[in-house]
Amino acid sequence: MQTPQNIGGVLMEIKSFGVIGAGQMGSGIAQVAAASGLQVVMSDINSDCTARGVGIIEKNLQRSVDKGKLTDAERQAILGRIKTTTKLADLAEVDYVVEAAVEMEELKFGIFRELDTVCPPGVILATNTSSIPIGRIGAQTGRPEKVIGMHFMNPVPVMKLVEVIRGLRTSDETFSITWELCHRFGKTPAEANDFPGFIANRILMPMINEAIFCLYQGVGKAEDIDTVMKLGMNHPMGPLALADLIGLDTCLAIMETLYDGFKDSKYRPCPLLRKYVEAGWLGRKNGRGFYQY
Ligand SMILES: CC(=O)CC(=O)SCCNC(=O)CCNC(=O)[C@H](O)C(C)(C)COP(=O)(O)OP(=O)(O)OC[C@H]1O[C@@H](n2cnc3c(N)ncnc32)[C@H](O)[C@@H]1OP(=O)(O)O
Ligand SMILES: NC(=O)C1=CN([C@@H]2O[C@H](COP(=O)(O)OP(=O)(O)OC[C@H]3O[C@@H](n4cnc5c(N)ncnc54)[C@H](OP(=O)(O)O)[C@@H]3O)[C@@H](O)[C@H]2O)C=CC1
Repeated sequence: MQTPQNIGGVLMEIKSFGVIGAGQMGSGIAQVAAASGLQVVMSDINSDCTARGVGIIEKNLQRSVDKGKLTDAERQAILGRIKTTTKLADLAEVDYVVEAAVEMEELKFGIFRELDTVCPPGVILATNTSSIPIGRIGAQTGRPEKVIGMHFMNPVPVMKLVEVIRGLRTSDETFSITWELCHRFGKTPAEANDFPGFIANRILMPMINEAIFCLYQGVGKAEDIDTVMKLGMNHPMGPLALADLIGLDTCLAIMETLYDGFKDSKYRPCPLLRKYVEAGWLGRKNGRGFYQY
């Protein structure tokens, strides 16, 4: 990928970074951004959520200290670069923003409309959406050329990949800056074009959905389905355990976006997935999904 010569200079000017949503993804993104030396402002709807996000980061960093991979001073320095807020207006000062709120289209649209009024016109507004087309989100703003997908993988501090997605109107400059920012975070970017689910979830989520169909139709028990994929295909986790890690609400939202976007029945969400989400079984994040935590 060709990087325009001025990108290095623009990148150096990015010193502060805003993250919206302090959940499992937002907290992970805030952690890697702060670890790369950026000043981070992490926002969520209330202080319980921001405190929970900071708690996740503290626990992750402490684990690295305990393993001798980070010094206590480095841990303190990273935490010292992270501020929290419950007001989107506090993102007015940051140089780059990533949105990682819940996977709901209307909610993300509202956030982007507000960000467009809060952030100076030159600021790139990225989204960590798992599946919602970037062009649709960009169209909510007066700066679609500065809207891009920056899709981290879970758990963010561990996974090397960031899928970078261009909307139809995303500029080359926005793309190059985002691409280089991934390197600065110690990640490897891969480029995807703007279709529902992009590359990662176009491939991963139908596999997870099919595993749920196997459970639903009694082809196998949860443990056996996961064992087949772990030991038979060398996947680090079975698909049902992975669904629990991702969040069953997020898995359902992604399947709905694929199904609505392509109007192809192969993407229909398994009724069992819907039933679990409706019953409030969301996976690891609230203690019950295909497994109990
Ligand atoms: C839905 C989307 O839009 C996109 C997505 O993200 S899809 C999901 C993509 N993610 C995956 O597929 C994850 C698949 N699973 C795995 O890769 C591994 O099971 C795993 C990395 C999660 C855990 O690995 P493991 O070897 O089983 O466990 P473990 O030895 O405890 O952990 C390995 C390392 O990860 C770290 N780790 C594990 N879970 C972590 C977490 N939640 N947060 C931070 N670090 C974590 C551990 O501390 C450990 O670090 P060190 O190497 O520094 O010691
Ligand atoms: N889970 C995964 O494996 C992956 C998820 N993603 C994507 O990342 C995004 C976040 O997912 P994830 O972190 O798992 O979800 P979580 O549910 O863990 O976190 C989402 C956070 O956003 C908060 N939130 C809700 N509404 C707003 C708002 N208006 N403004 C700011 N924050 C808000 C939620 O608060 P509250 O809890 O009060 O609702 C919660 O703290 C989604 O778009 C998802 O698709 C991308 C890659 C992987």
